[in-house]
This record gives sequence, structure tokens and C-alpha cells, in this order.
Amino acid sequence: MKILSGEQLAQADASTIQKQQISSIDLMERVATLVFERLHQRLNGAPVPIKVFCGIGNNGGDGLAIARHLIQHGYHVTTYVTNCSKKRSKDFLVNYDRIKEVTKDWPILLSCKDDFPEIGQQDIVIDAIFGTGINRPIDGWMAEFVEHINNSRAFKVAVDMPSGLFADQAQNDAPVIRANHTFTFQTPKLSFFLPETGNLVGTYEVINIGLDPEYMMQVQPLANLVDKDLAQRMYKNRNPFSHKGDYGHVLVMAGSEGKMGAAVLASGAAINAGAGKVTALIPEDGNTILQCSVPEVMSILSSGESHVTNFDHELQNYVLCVGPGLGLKDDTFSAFAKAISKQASPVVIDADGINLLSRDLGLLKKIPENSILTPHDGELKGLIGEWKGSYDKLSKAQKFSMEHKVILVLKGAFTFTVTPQGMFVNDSGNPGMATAGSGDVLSGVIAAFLAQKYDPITATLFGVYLHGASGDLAVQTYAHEGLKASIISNFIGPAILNLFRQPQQQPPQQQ
Ligand SMILES: NC(=O)C1=CN([C@@H]2O[C@H](COP(=O)(O)OP(=O)(O)OC[C@H]3O[C@@H](n4cnc5c(N)ncnc54)[C@H](OP(=O)(O)O)[C@@H]3O)[C@@H](O)[C@H]2O)[C@@H](O)CC1
Ligand SMILES: [K+]
Repeated sequence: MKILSGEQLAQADASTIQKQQISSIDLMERVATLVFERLHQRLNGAPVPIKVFCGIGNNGGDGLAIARHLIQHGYHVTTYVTNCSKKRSKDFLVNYDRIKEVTKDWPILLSCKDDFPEIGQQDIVIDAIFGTGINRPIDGWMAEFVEHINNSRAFKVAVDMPSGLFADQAQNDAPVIRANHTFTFQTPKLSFFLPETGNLVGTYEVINIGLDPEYMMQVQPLANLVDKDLAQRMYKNRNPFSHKGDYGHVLVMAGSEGKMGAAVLASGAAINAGAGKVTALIPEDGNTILQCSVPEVMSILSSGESHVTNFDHELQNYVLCVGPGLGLKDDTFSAFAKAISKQASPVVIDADGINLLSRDLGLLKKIPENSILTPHDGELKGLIGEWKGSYDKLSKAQKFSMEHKVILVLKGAFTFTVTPQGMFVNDSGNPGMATAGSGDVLSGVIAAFLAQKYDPITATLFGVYLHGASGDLAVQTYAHEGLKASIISNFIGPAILNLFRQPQQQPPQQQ
């Protein structure tokens, strides 16, 4: 699913009106009806007090139309208009008139602090104050009003976006409605996925409002959302007459004294994700640990006892996955530099591999095009320097990806994959995955799909999605707290099966 900017959504709106020969007021009615239907489905006629707060633009117009439908269906609705400007949109005014057809109660105008209504704990608040048209932070009495709503214990439903939130631009601590649930139109907005603002959205639900398919097809999005549908389409069926040689060989260069678990997890995950063969290049003293932990994985021993000191072997045709638990010793750096410079096809670099690379960024010239780097924030700083907020981070990461022709996987609540061809947001995963070794598993999974001849971007996106989906399945049994990296790894197979199950067969998600 494409993630568009506010400006692009306005263009999609205009293009829909032109191509579908529908008026903007009819499009607003379509949108409001769809929101009403979803609300009605959940509320089922419940006599709860509903307060609809409308702005004076088209988001407010949506709010008025939603309120009208609710009133028509017998709900207990009070409608308010935040009277912050005389400049009302055309479609707002039409709906301001239309609401008179169903009630004698005019919307109540709010113009200052004295007008603020009391909001009860049992109320449902529908926030239709600002949507994608917000163009500056909310200030003055409106800022106090946002705080008033946020301080209430009512359940807050945002229309398109929580008011005050910018769809795709940085904002510094500006007042924003803290929604419990957001009905967003056509595409989710980029700010829903960023750590500074994602919590303001609550749960979100995309409503397909039927914007012009031609426009949607050709528009270059800010990012693409990788969800179950897309992941399912990435999957490659196996040929019944195939053999292990068809599924590639992953060489995991990893581990050091006290961190052999990282080598075990990365190489084990590569096996679990379908690599035909996996070999671990590890320090001598780690061999027993590895061989006892994952019997399917072969080993090559470096001459260093406690850490990898050299990269000497006879293997051919393998995919290198380097870094987990490798350590930062000088001779490990030399072995890393040698390993990198011997590769002709994309590699996966994780953890200490990225820290070693940051020691000499000149090595980037030796990394094959479309190699995959999977840094957490601390490691990323070694590559792109410091940043100010998520938008700055993404822009610097994009520049880095294009300049060095590499794929960056920026791990987080929503993992961003930044490629020279564009940016992707991952839709799977949960907070239980914030646990030691989870990243080691991810690097092994991505390397396994590279070895299985998925192209580098697909291998990355598919690996990131499945890693999160494994965590989502595992959490049903283990809870967030009980989740650990080896369990995530063991759920890769079930997560692949789950790609092809219908939603009703999925167990409920832990919130
Ligand atoms: N995309 C689609 O396909 C469809 C979109 N639809 C809906 O339209 C919504 C977008 O509507 P929109 O463009 O009218 O903008 P909206 O968010 O209502 O606000 C604009 C008003 O706010 C004002 N204003 C701005 N910032 C302010 C501030 N800080 N403090 C105070 N005022 C501020 C600004 O005034 P001005 O800047 O001119 O002073 C202007 O009057 C979208 O979210 C969705 O709900 C559907 O109906 C149909 C399909
Ligand atoms: K809103």
C-alpha cells in the first residue's frame, strides 16, 4: 500500500472528482458514509453520548456529515464547530446546512476557553477539527482545547488524522489530539509510523474511499507499506524436483568470546528461513557451542581462539552475512575488510560488522551494490552521523543509500527499509521483539532469502516482514515478555504458512 503526502492526497482528490465525474460534496458524502458505517457496526445503536468536534475545512465537513448520519440513526449526538476562522470551506458550508435537515440543534460554536464543553468519561469524541490541510501548529485557545480533549477520559476517534498532527512533516511538541482510534482515508500517513508521533494515532484503520486508481497507480509515494498482501506476493514456491543446492549457501561470519549466541542465532535463523546450507565462520573456542546448538550448521574455524582473526576458506558461491557478536578487535577488523573485499554479490552486514565498517567508511567502495546493512540507531550514527528527529534521519539515510548504493534496514517499532529506489515501512512486529538477539535472527533470515535468489530488495522486505510476523505469531503463546530471539526464529516457518491463511483463522493479536 502506498503512503502519500497530504499534497498528493489533495491531488488524488482532485483527480477523482475530475475522472469519476463526481462533485467534491458527493465524495465527502461517500467518505462520511463509510466512516459512519464502521462506527455503527461497532456501536450498534448504543445510547452513548457522542460529541463531534468539527473544524471549518473539509475535515470539519466530514465531521458534520458523520454527525448527520449518526443523528439520523438515533444516536445521542452533540455537534460543535471550532470557530477559529471566518474562512470556511465550500463543502463544510453545505454540510453545515444539511445537518439542519435532521436536527433542530444547530452545531454549537466554540470560540474561546469559556465555551469548552465538559467531556465525560463515557463520551465518545469524534475529532474532525483538522485533517491533511493543517499547515501550522495549533496555537492560542485551540491549543488549550486540544489539551482539554486530551485530558478527558473519553474514547477519542480521529477522522482521517488526529487533529494537529502533520501528515508528513516534522513538528516540535505541537498540540495534537491523542486518539484511541483513527479512521484514515485511502492511505495511512507517514507520521503514523514514526516514534515521535505514532502513539498519537492509537490503532488505525484505512478506509478505501475509492480515489482515482490511475492516479494512485502512477504516483511516486513517500513510502510503501509492506503488509501481509504484499509479503504473500513476494513468496516464491519451491520446485518439487529441487535440491539443497538450489537454495543457496549462507556463510555467517560471527561470534566472539561471550557472544557465541549471536553466531548461533544468525546461522540458525538462516536455516529456519530456508537456506540450503549454512556455514558459520567462528572463533575456535566457539565450535562446541555452535555444533551443539544447531547441528544443521557447519563450521569453519578462524585461527583466533576468542575472536575471528582471519577470513581463509575454500568456499565458493555463498552469501556472506557478517557481524553478529563479531567484536571490534583490530585483527577482526582486518578479517572483516578482507571478507568484504572478496565479495562479488550483495552481502548482509549487521551489528559489529557495521561498527567495523564505520571505522573506515572507505570500505563502502568495496561493498557490492545492493548489499544490506541492518543497523540499530547507535550503529546507524556511525554511518550517517547524528540527526534531529525521524524526518532528518530518513532523509540522511536516503542520501546515504543512494550515494553508496546500499539497502539500509532501520530497525524500530515500524522498521524502515531505505533503498536507492525508494522507502518501505514494515507493518508486522510487536514490542516483545525488543529483545537481545532479535537483530541477529533478522540478519540470518535476510541472508537466507538472498541465498534463495530473491532479489536484494525483496529478500530484505520479505525477511523483515516475516521476522515481524514470526514475532506476532509467537507472542500469542509467549506474551511480549516471554518472547526471545530463538523463539522468533522458530516461528519463521509458521509465519510463512500464515501468509496464506485467511484473516479469520489468525489468532487474536496481543495489544
Ligand atoms: N484527500 C481526499 O481525498 C479527501 C479528503 N477529505 C477530507 O478533507 C480533509 C482535508 O481538508 P482541508 O484541505 O480542507 O483541510 P483541513 O484539515 O480541514 O483544514 C484546513 C483548514 O484549517 C485551517 N488551518 C490549518 N492549520 C491551522 C491551524 N494550525 N490553526 C487554525 N487553522 C488552521 C485552514 O485555514 P487557513 O490556513 O487558510 O487559515 C483551513 O481552513 C482531509 O483530512 C479529509 O478529512 C474528504 O472529505 C474527501 C476526500
Ligand atoms: K481530525
